[in-house]
Amino acid sequence: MIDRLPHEKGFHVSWDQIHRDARALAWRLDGKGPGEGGAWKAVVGITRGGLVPAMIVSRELDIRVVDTISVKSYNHQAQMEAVVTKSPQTDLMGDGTGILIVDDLVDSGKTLEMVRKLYPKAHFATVYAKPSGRPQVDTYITEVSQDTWIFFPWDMALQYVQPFRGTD
Ligand SMILES: O=P(O)(O)OC[C@H]1O[C@H](OP(=O)(O)OP(=O)(O)O)[C@H](O)[C@@H]1O
Ligand code: HPA
Ligand SMILES: [Mg+2]
Repeated sequence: MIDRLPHEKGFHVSWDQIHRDARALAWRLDGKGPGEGGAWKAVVGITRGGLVPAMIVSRELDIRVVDTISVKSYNHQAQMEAVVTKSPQTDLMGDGTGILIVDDLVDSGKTLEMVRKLYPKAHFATVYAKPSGRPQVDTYITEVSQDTWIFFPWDMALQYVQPFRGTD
């Protein structure tokens, strides 16, 4: 995982916003598949962050075949290496033709790069994208700068904040 500490900026995403942005992603992908009438064969979510947008996209596009791929990033002597720890169904995937592979975001692009090697004909879609990862993604909704850390609602909690004008 990339360290969030050196990032200059934070982009805080609420449940409402990820829902809206994932819907926008679905609408952009609607009818763009290689099947009859632009149909997609299946949605594959990259665990874990990709499962939320994968669910929303499959719901919007009425795609009932949904699978998952798990990718773990290991840091060996500062060289990031991504390894698949759970594969989607082999007979479903083939070379990826007609498969919509969904993740919450692309950052360095390492995760998508390794999945793309396995399924070169798949379509890769993320809700958010940073510049370094953009070449790896076919469709995305919102771009943020490389020095921005995206905070997702499943990693956050509501908490008290001091008023702007403090009282003592
Ligand atoms: O483009 P990259 O630099 O590879 O980074 C993007 C990936 O990193 C995050 O997942 P993470 O590996 O932290 O796991 P998680 O989804 O289980 O939280 C995010 O959900 C993407 O999958
Ligand atoms: O900006 C980010 N936010 C959350 N998880 C991430 N994993 C890589 N980059 C990010
Ligand atoms: Mg992830």
